[in-house]
Amino acid sequence: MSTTTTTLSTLRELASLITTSIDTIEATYASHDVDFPSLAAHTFSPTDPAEKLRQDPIVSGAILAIVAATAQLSAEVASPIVSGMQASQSHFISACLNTALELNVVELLSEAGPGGMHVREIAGASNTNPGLVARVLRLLATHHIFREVSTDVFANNRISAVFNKAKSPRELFEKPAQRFDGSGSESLAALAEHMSTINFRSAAELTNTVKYASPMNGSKSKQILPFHRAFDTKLSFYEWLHQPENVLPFKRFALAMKGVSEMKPGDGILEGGFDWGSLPAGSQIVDVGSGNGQVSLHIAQKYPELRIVNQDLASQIAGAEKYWQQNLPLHIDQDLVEFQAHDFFTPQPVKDADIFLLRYITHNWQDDKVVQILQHLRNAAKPETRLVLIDDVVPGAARNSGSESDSANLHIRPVAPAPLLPNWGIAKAQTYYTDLIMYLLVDGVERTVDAFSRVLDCAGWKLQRVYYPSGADQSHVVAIPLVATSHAPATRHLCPSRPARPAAAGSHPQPDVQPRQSKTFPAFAGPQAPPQGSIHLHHAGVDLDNSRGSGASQYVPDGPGGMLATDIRCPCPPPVPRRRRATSSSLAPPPLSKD
Ligand SMILES: C[S@@+](CC[C@H](N)C(=O)[O-])C[C@H]1O[C@@H](n2cnc3c(N)ncnc32)[C@H](O)[C@@H]1O
Repeated sequence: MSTTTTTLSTLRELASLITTSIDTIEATYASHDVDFPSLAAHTFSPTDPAEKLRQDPIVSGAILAIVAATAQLSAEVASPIVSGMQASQSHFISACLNTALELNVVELLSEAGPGGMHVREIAGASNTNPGLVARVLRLLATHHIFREVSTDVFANNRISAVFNKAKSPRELFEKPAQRFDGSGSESLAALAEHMSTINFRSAAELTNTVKYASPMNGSKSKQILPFHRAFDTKLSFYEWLHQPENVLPFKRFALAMKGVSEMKPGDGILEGGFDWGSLPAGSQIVDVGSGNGQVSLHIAQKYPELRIVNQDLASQIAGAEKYWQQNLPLHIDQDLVEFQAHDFFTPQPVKDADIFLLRYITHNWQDDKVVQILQHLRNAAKPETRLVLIDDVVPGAARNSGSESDSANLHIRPVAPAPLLPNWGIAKAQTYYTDLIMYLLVDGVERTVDAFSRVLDCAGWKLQRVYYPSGADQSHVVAIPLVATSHAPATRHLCPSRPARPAAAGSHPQPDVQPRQSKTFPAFAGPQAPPQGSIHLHHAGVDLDNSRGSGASQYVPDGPGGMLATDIRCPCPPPVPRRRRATSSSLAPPPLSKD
């Protein structure tokens, strides 16, 4: 078959997937006697029945297929030059969106209604330049955010309306610093502003930071993050947020996090994942780093016979108690829930837990810190205790990504049908955005199954199963205590940033944690890269052979077969020894102050 025939058959398969998915949506909406929401609608409400029906598993599956297939179809048919150039300019969407949000365009257009408003009036409200505002809004309208009703007249559409701060334009212009004080209905606007300011500026520093990152995960020399460079600070992101001059970003971030939990509500953990209903009555769940305890509250609402301990820092835990008082006071009255101030980097006080539950904790920390947290839990665990980590689990973009997809049937991730990318392409790209956001701001990481397996193993836990609840991007990674034997200690101390202990006779071999000296540029070590050195583990059916250390890294000509991330040679010149400034500015890591 010629290449043309193959490509055309791929196009037809994608088109057919789109058509059948539209049929599915049409049938479901017809059976509910509801019209599919129109993009042209100038309002958005998540409680609108037409919007709610999007969450129906059949509809959401069809939507996923359409979004993935249309993006892939475009990539297949468009000129690669056009596609590449558009990708290189996508920062303008973020920049224009932030401009529109800070000029309160959504709220102005909300008052104007479906007929829209001329840019003279839009710009007049903030005393800005109408021509510039028109150019910004036109780029957004071209990407289906806002609608140009007639020349220079713009109206909200269903996408722009998502960002309505639910305040009058007058109030917003009079008290701009207070635009994120309020009911919380402005949380998606806060999230978008946070993304298109703090994350946007930090992302611009990604290249500088990646190019000069240490090849060792967890190495101290890589603590200068894109955020530090972008904001010219040595403070951690959270310390920076707490500075008096950053009150607005702080309030905005707090609301933005509320927006995130709205996108991923706590009750999403009840279906299709770890079976909370299988726990006997009276079982104790310790929600470690509980925040306000939203997740355990959903579990307790459905399974009121379970006992809950919420643990968080002293500054946070009172908020959790208040939240439970408001939402499930009965559990408090019946003495079925406790609130403990606890730092998870210190020994775990609850020794008889049935479940240690951690949602959105591990992605905040590099491997060495996660191992510390999990070791404290392991030390407090009974043989029957299970650890449930709820976080995104990052899939590869390749079909048959080896151990990721099939190790002993422990974690069968639903994959998209061919010819779609198995990870659903941009329809599920949020996991990869979040992964990089975690890096930009706090040196965190969303892990692959193998990366989870590795930190669990280091901390004395054994990966038992990974659940991928349908419709939720919150995977459940379940582990049981590794049992120490005379041949292998339960905790193996394999982490790259931990000092290697000399191997005792008969003990598990200890890794050489230092990278070997190499004349080639050290292997790329992204957040998912395995520890350097020569480690061979076979665990849970996953071959974690890491003997391809930097010393073994070979040049692999790129081509259809591709290169392994761990074998990619950095195109930069060979590195100068770390911690010594090179004289040539092109070789030196950029200083923290702007370069
Ligand atoms: C992203 S939030 C997740 C909250 C909650 N698990 C959820 O899913 O809604 C991270 C939580 O970890 C808590 N945290 C951070 N450092 C901690 C520490 N050293 N000990 C205990 N909790 C900590 C924070 O206060 C915050 O509530």
